[in-house]
Amino acid sequence: MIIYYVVCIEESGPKIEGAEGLITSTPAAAHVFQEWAGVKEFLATKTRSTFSIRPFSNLEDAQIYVRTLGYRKCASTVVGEENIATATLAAPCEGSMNMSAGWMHSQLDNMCAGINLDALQYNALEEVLLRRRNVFLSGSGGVGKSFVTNLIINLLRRHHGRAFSRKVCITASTGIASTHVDGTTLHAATGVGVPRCWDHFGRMFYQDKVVERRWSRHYEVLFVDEISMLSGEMLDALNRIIQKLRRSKEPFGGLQVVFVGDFAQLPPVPEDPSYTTSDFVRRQDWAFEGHEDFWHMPVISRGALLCDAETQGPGLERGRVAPRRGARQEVLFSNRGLAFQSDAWWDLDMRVIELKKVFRQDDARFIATLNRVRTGHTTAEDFDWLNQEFYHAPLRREQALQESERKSRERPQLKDGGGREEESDQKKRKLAWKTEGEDGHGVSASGGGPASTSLGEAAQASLRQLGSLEMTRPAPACQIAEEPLHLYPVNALVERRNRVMLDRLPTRLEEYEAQDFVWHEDSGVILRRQETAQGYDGRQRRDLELLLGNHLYYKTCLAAERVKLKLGAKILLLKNVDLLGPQKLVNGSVGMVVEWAPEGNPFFDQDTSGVGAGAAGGESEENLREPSPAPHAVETRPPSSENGTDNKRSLHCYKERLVEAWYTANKSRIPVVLFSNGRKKAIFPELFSETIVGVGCTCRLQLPLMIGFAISIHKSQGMTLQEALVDVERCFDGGQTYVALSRVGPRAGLRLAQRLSYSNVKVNPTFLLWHNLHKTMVTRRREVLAMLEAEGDSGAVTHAEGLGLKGLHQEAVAVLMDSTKRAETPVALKRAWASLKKTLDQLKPGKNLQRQDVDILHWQMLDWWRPGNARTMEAIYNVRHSL
Ligand SMILES: Nc1ncnc2c1ncn2[C@@H]1O[C@H](COP(=O)(O)OP(=O)(O)OP(=O)(O)O)[C@@H](O)[C@H]1O
Repeated sequence: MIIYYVVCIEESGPKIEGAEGLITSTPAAAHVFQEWAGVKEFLATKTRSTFSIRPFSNLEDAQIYVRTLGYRKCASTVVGEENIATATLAAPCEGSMNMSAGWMHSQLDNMCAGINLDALQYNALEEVLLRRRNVFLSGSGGVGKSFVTNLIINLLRRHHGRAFSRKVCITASTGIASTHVDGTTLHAATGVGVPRCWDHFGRMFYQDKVVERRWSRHYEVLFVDEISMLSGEMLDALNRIIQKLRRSKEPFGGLQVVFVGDFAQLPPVPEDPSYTTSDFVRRQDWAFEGHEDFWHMPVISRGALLCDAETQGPGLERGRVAPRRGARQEVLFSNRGLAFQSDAWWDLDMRVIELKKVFRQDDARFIATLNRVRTGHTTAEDFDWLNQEFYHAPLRREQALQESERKSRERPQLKDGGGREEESDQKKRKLAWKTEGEDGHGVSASGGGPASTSLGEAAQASLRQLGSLEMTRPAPACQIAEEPLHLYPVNALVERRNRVMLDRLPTRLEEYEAQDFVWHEDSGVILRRQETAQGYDGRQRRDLELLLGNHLYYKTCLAAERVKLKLGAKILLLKNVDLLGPQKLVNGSVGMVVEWAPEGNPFFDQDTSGVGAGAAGGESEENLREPSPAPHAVETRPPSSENGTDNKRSLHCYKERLVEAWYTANKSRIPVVLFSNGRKKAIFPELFSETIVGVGCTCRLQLPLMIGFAISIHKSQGMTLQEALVDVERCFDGGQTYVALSRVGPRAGLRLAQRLSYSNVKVNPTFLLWHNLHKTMVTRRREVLAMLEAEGDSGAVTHAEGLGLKGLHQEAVAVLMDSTKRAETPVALKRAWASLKKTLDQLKPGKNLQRQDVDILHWQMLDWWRPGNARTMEAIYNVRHSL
């Protein structure tokens, strides 16, 4: 019997089973290895390599194994025993970050025992980790995009160990999205911040050498989550600057790029040039020649003046502002377009993996309807079904009042710090759904303000006021608060509802003040936000000033500067507090403040899950920690340099001192929250920070809680909710309604605040272009593969499987053109060109045709291609090559 060996060589590959150098599964294989001249030769040139040899009893198994290895940058081959002496390796060994399939599988088994990955999810892991491809991971809401991304990131974390943060850059388009993948915003990671003009991207160069070094040398993979909210213009600008930094013409300087998101969801927030540039322009003391009344013009005219080529005046160009005299012109940055409209997107030649299986919802009809809302194909029956299922008109007011009175007698009791308790057990009861009054913002059933005499009554009264009108539908068993979370399209509505609801609670208000700091990475210096960088010199001072000046972070930080809480307040958790336990507490978990931890012991039992009120009251000794030492002021100067490693300590080493400072500033009691999964937990302050790469962090220590009677639909993107009441009346963006409706997992958890109609569902038209384009590309891919397979060319099929869509189609065009005689068809060519130009104009408004546009055209052209219609195909081909 012939034995076949799969020999694989990696440079600096993973340390499989702790071995370096030769790894063999049997002594016989070791012998073979030593005999093999090809490997010996290789050994002589490559010293930092890892080898593995695996024997197989038949060729097919060996070949399958090589395919699953999927290495891009290593050499692997199958050799029969008798050919060992003469065999050579198939590919040169290069590259530095390969992960073996075996290692990945064993880690996966450890990490997600009991979880079955969908085939496409698994494919995404392979493409990113084993084949090291650029990938766009897409799919509708709830298909597990973030879930898979987190898996990939965790595998990379294990693979790289301590080098992880140097090699892998994890980012998202927005702050809240970045918390879902434990990363930072792309703006922060690049050090670009919020750019106002194209020149600001140069910050990546001149800001700091460390940033420059990371981007130019260290990073190997870039993740960007919620790519739909990152503009094409941003992507183009970043691509260009990263290419410069890495001195490479490859897209993103050769970084492996993984984009994650769904273009049907929320698009980037466009910069209104009249607003966003006004500060910048004013700061620069610029004026518009011939338009001295610029600042007195109506907003709309100002916008037009900046954007519209038609109305440009002297000294003004489209998208440019002209300085008063002599100075340079700046190209304004307006955050335009979706990511796939950029040149960079098409250059990346990504593998598009569209996950299909929805995990968030399990109701087939609900999923199908949501899919139609996503693509704008909602039918009249869909609206009927949605309204019938999820919208329930409020009962008449009197009826509601009576019902509310009755319920209030049975409601769960809140335990105040004073220790008064009422008898009912919240978990055992089903509470009824509530909805808002006709004004849409809550009506008090009891009508009046709080007049309670005891806190127990106050709590009851407050709960009575949380909602007013009963819904006709029973609530899910786990529901703990009277009303579900409200999702609103605009912040003003969110704030109003949260304020009103909090004010209505008659319980005592507790306020928590955030502790804001900056931390300098190199020296370990921590400064309070109010301090200055006086006393520091040189670069340290410059860095500290940069960090202290990052006011934007403190304005946009998820955790408020002052958190206000009351007993009975619904809250939203803003951090992942426990990802491991059976009842996870994650960013987005909803709950209600039900009591305060006992005074004088800030380290009151942190986790009271599954324990009764007694334990929650802190009586169980094992639940108590040692009281902390007396809080003292935070050290604001560099730690003593006696120990040289002190400065290298991470920010988290200082957290304890910051926490003490927080307790000094806040005498309020620690809230205990009952979460919707039945878990009760005291919530302590957490560190919120934003990294300025290579410089340090701007940090805020604050309770990771926000009042959660309502949140904006934008904030809810990426969340999985158990229940929500959705108000889409004032939806203004494409995809907003879809995002809102698709947040809720259980069908019984979704409620509509008003009847839905066509006018409520907006779909971004550019997304539809993408959707159709992608569908066509997938079909073509299938057709080309089938065609190659029919021809019996297995080599071509394997080659085609390895290509991205762009590569595949280019190959297909080449193959077809070789086999078809060209015939010039001017009419068809003209017609094709006109249609393509129209589509292109929609995709890239106002842009002159560039090299990359030709590639987009290519896809558009293929849209018209049908196998068998070689003439059209030729016309398209000729258009492409005449450009
Ligand atoms: N293979 C799987 N097995 C079990 N649960 C899964 C699996 N994949 C995803 N999930 C669960 O499905 C839910 C939705 O996943 P996730 O939030 O990652 O979806 P998403 O595609 O990122 O959604 P969105 O686009 O709305 O942000 C989560 O609760 C997640 O834990």
